[in-house]
Amino acid sequence: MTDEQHEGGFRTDMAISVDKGGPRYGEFVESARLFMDRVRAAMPTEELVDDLIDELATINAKLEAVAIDEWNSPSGTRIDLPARGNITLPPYLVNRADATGVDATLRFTRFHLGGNNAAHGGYIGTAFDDLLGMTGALATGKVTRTAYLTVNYRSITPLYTDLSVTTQVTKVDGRKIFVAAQMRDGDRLCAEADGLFIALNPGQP
Ligand SMILES: CCCCCCCCCCCCCC(=O)SCCNC(=O)CCNC(=O)[C@H](O)C(C)(C)COP(=O)(O)OP(=O)(O)OC[C@H]1O[C@@H](n2cnc3c(N)ncnc32)[C@H](O)[C@@H]1OP(=O)(O)O
Repeated sequence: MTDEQHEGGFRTDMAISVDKGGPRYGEFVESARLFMDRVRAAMPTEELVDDLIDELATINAKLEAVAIDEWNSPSGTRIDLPARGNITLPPYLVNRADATGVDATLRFTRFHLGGNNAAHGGYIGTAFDDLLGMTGALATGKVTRTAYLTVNYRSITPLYTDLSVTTQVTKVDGRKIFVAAQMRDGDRLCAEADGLFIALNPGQP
């Protein structure tokens, strides 16, 4: 797909892949995630900061040389990887996904810290938005966009803990897909969400 061939604001198809970026692309993404965690946790010396800036300049130049448009990038399309290989998203694994909803396991790490060992609320919302967008897409077979998303934070969401996220389609009314989701640590409800996703018309920006 070229940059011009997509219709509207999102790709016309999901452009899913399991091979873009090669067999070690997932390891690369996990290394980048670990790096983000390490940066968040670091108290570096001035000398180490100098070293790292130089090393990162080399790495960033290598990545700049292979930058590609969003429609063809492996990031976000590698369905064999946690969160489709998209480092913007908290890493989750999908255990079940069909037209009625999705079950996923999600683990927040140091990068997602809000405070006092708890996940940042914005990352909880990000996880809900993506998994509910996936729910809308699977319910309709179309690309859907968030019209609203309400998150209620019910109890502390811990880091480094396998959390379960469950989503449901509650109602479909034409292009409107009403959805709900819960995030749990074992039996404990950490957060819940409800949202409206709109199936985009062809060519809609
Ligand atoms: C297996 C692999 C799968 C891969 C899956 C990949 C998953 C990827 C997941 C990624 C996920 C990432 C997801 C993201 O992050 S999406 C990014 C965040 N969202 C946005 O940027 C959306 C911005 N807004 C818009 O683009 C438009 O407003 C939209 C498209 C939402 C609607 O504008 P549009 O011109 O199209 O439609 P319309 O205005 O005629 O409205 C249509 C109907 O909807 C009703 N309505 C609208 N808004 C609201 C509202 N706020 N409350 C209540 N009702 C509302 C409206 O009254 C009407 O109802 P009715 O009169 O017909 O009854």
